[in-house]
Amino acid sequence: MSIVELHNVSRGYKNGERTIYALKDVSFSVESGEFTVILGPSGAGKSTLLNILGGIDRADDGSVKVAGVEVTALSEKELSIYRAHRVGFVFQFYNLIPTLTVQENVALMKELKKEALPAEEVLDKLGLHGQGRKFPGQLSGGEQQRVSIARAIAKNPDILLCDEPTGALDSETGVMVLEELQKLCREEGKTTLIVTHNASIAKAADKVIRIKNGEVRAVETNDSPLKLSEVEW
Ligand SMILES: Nc1ncnc2c1ncn2[C@@H]1O[C@H](COP(=O)(O)OP(=O)(O)OP(=O)(O)O)[C@@H](O)[C@H]1O
Repeated sequence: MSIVELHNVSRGYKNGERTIYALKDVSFSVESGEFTVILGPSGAGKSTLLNILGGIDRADDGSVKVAGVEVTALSEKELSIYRAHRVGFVFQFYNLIPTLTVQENVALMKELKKEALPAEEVLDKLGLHGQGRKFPGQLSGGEQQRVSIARAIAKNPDILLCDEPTGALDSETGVMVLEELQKLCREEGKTTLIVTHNASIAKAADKVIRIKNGEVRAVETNDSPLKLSEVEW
């Protein structure tokens, strides 16, 4: 079953008289539980695409369906609930609140969605047992990114959207974070979309969406994806 369906999605930005299209007629679908990688050079439109899927930005044209919800038809208030309840976000620079402990950062999700999972439970799942009382600044980059993944999955979202999740990490730590994401996807069937520059990860993905200049150039499905530990980096 497709959990994500995009049809002819466009998003342009006005630059004087001209409109620059970050996305042009983008169409693809993602099946439930797929580990999907969105690859493309800088400026290709990857972040714009993820932001539209996550309800942070709006498409000008086209249809965006996530878990049965037509996102383009939502009011501002509905979009806010959509972001809070259905989407887990992981960003390049973690975006943790530095004055809250690790546990408090994750527990904050209860304010957005009352059914959010207990912070300790998701922190344990991400291998962060016993780290809850620390502040983000007392953790390594890789650990902070695992906290941000714990925060994202605490909401038990329909989709997990990760924008360059390894961009601020050294390659070894980056691979460990990706392994964590792949494990969650495999073990919990969590549909995961990862934006990256790193083409090596393609071999570990169920689906690879290649975009350039705002257009989908290829959608590849991989029948026998490798484990991330088997990928040569
Ligand atoms: N708010 C905005 N206003 C004007 N132009 C924008 C805006 N956001 C994005 N763009 C333009 O849209 C295009 C796609 O940007 P986007 O950030 O989606 O690319 P990207 O593939 O994520 O790039 P990177 O890998 O460098 O982050 C770029 O040309 C960018 O300058």
